[in-house]
Amino acid sequence: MLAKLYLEDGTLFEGTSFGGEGGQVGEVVFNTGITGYQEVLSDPSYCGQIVTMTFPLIGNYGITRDDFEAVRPFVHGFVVRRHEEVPSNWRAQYSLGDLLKEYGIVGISDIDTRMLTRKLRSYGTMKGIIATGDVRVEELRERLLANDLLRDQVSRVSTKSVYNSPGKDQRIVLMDFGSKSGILRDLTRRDCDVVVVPHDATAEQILRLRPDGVLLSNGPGDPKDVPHAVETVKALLGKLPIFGICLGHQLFALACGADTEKLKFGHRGGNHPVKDLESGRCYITSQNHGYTVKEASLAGTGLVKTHINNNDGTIEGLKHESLPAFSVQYHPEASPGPFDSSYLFDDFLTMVRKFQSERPKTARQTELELLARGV
Ligand SMILES: NC(=O)CC[C@H](N)C(=O)O
Repeated sequence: MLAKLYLEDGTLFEGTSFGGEGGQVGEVVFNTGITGYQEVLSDPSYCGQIVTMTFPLIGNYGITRDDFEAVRPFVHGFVVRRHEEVPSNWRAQYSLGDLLKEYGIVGISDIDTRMLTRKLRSYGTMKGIIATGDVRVEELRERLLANDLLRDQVSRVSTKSVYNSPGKDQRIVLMDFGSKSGILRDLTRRDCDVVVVPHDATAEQILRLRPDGVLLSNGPGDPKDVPHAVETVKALLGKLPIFGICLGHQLFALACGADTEKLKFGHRGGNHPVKDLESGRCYITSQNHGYTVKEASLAGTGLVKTHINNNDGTIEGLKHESLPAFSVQYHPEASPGPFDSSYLFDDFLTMVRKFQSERPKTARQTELELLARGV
């Protein structure tokens, strides 16, 4: 069956449908990963986006449930050069086309993804509509104009209730803004007792769980769409060690008084070079973001830039100069992508231990000071 992709600048792509039927509007973005299409499709941070893969052969290793980053995919459409219908992989349980059909997500193949990507690089990410069947261009244009891009996607993908992933070591509250499973995997691998809370959990609710640290997850959309989460992070700063990942990094920056802005076409792929400004080392990182923290907004916030992207110099890591809190714009949990940055989870847990060992001392000092003042 015929399928079409129509962009807001008037470009029309015609290809072959290989997924669900119907049509959806979304922000058209590109990912440069050579592998990892399952993790991309199931990463909740892509909620509301139509994703095109720049690698030309997609679907060849099929779909394996264990490689998912969430229970279900949230993308609004999937665009590829060539879709391989018959997977060749002993782990595969079914095909990419079957997955898209199951969730009613339109997939389109036989598209000049190089041309599409060059357009997105030149003009920035665009609103687009993907639809199956021989729909007239006028109708596509009308539907594109009649439908806004999603806002506040976090509330769609975040958990609705608190749940526990038990472990015997530190208790970490994971604020779920659309968390990838990889983050939970990395914490449980380190025997953390993880309590996952929804995006709108308050600081009091979190503190009542008596955690040793808080991890702010990745998530879709504009960080300014979740002001309540910024308030929560603000209230937790200094009370508990905090580690922010991607959207979590942006929320941490906003909570400290910095600002965020949209990038022209974002960073999505498995090989973004990031420089650690302290050690001078370069790490190859997995990324998926369209927003960034504004460099000029850091002044007076207490935030220190720790990492930058070697391609465009944008901020990739921050830490607070005096409070136990740091964040990265990329994905230390990989999934997909290199594991080079998984040490950041160890750094976080070291920070948590240090905070614990220093906390009684601080409390005792306060007691002694009060005694000395005769209070
Ligand atoms: N993966 C993420 O957490 C993405 C963060 C945010 N939605 C952005 O696009 O910048």
